[in-house]
Amino acid sequence: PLPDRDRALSPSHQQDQSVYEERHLRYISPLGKGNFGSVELCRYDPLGDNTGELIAVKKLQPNKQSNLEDFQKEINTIRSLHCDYIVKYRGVCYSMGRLSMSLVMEYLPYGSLIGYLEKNRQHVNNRRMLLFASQICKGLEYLQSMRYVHRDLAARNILVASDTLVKIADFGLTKIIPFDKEYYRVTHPGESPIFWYAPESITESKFSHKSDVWSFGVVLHELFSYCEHNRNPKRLYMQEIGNDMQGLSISMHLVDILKDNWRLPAPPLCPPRIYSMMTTCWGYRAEERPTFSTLGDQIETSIQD
Ligand SMILES: N#CCCn1cc(-c2nc(Nc3ccc(C4CCNCC4)cc3)nc3c2CCN3)cn1
Repeated sequence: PLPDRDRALSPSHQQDQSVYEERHLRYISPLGKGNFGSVELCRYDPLGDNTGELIAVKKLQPNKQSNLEDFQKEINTIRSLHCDYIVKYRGVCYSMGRLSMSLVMEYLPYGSLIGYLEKNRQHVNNRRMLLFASQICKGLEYLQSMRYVHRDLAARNILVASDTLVKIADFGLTKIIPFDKEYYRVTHPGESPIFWYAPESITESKFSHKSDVWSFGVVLHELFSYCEHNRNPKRLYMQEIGNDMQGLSISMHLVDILKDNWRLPAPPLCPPRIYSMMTTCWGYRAEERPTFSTLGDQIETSIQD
């Protein structure tokens, strides 16, 4: 086999690298917080001359045993996904000193959709939004073909690779649907992003491809709201709920207004056809909601017009 120095040089080694040595990892800056951990920008620089590649490294939150198991599941999940619209796994980095491990992924330079849209609002038009929506939809169709439910779809978990490419990230809550069932029931909801959740996920902790469809509708709403922070789903729902607080838990209030057919309002300037697409994703009963392939076709049709 090639000596270490030359191995580091060969392009194939660079690409299918799967174990990163901590001694060559150069910390650069924080990138964000995900489920169970934080993500940092690092340079993997085995030659020590700053020519190494930039990578995104997700570190596990310190010493919470249960999280290590979940973290290993997250690593196995992302390692099994090969799709242009899903953030790429690069490898793992073991730090024996702390008996912990980190997940190494491709670095997406433009960050999450939220920051990108807030910053680049003026030159992202509806066509570009529809391109992003169709890419997210294709990524979700792929996930569904692998029997995965993401369970944490939100603009904060969509990353921007370039002005014309976005990818789905953060598989910390992703579960595989058992072969003999249509849904996954979670035992420990944890701190759930209920404002992106379908009603059955809130009331029965049931998650399915159709609950991912509901969340995709909320991501469409964020997208066509340019991720404006004063129009984010949580704020819009709390404004509606706030008006009739009666001591019930927030999630029960949320389910009540959804039962009364209240839905997130159309974002300003949102094309009517796109808003109606969102509202089909928000069918109260899971079977009323479209599939990702139907949604994909509708988005492609809108792009042609
Ligand atoms: N998903 C999820 C939640 C967890 N999370 C994942 C990442 C992540 N970020 C990037 N890239 C990235 C992130 C931020 C910026 C800037 C934005 C302006 N302000 C300063 C920071 C720039 C580029 N690339 C990644 C990842 C994972 C794989 N590749 C960040 N948080």
